Amino acid sequence: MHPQSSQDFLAAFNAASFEEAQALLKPCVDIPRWASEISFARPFATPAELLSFAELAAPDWTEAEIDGALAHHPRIGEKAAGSGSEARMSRSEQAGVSTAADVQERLLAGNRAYEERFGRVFLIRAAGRSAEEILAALSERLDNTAEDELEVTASQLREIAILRLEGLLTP
Ligand SMILES: NC(=O)NC1=NC(=O)NC1=O
Repeated sequence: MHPQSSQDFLAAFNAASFEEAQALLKPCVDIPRWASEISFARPFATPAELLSFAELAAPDWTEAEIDGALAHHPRIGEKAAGSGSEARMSRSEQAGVSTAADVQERLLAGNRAYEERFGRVFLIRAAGRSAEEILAALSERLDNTAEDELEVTASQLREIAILRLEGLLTP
């Protein structure tokens, strides 16, 4: 099923079985509670209605949900391999990140420092951001407490999920 327009995606999403609807949402973020709440709330009359519901669905993602979803997010600077929609989305989101050797080295060091401190992948909404902006955010966030940083990570994960859902609705 490859809908060609936002109405197509919306129509297909509304008409899908519960399981299919959840599967359609999975590339946005792999948090079943989020996908279930949205799938239960169908039908949506407009793309905007679906997006605003999705922004608020399944509030307060747990650390376990976040870490489960992060398994699907390549590090910043790593080009996602594979042909799936998640890998394709990740590659386009990271398209603005320079692949220059010096930038890649700084990203590698930053990701490593972040992972040593917080025990999970550094996650940021990469779309529209340059490597310099991402590196600046990374170093700032290294000073966060673990608790604050989990909140920041959750908000970035949700932002990416909504951007991906928008992308599905407006291919
Ligand atoms: N580690 C990451 O932040 N990964 C990503 N950020 C995005 O916006 N897309 C990704 O794959």
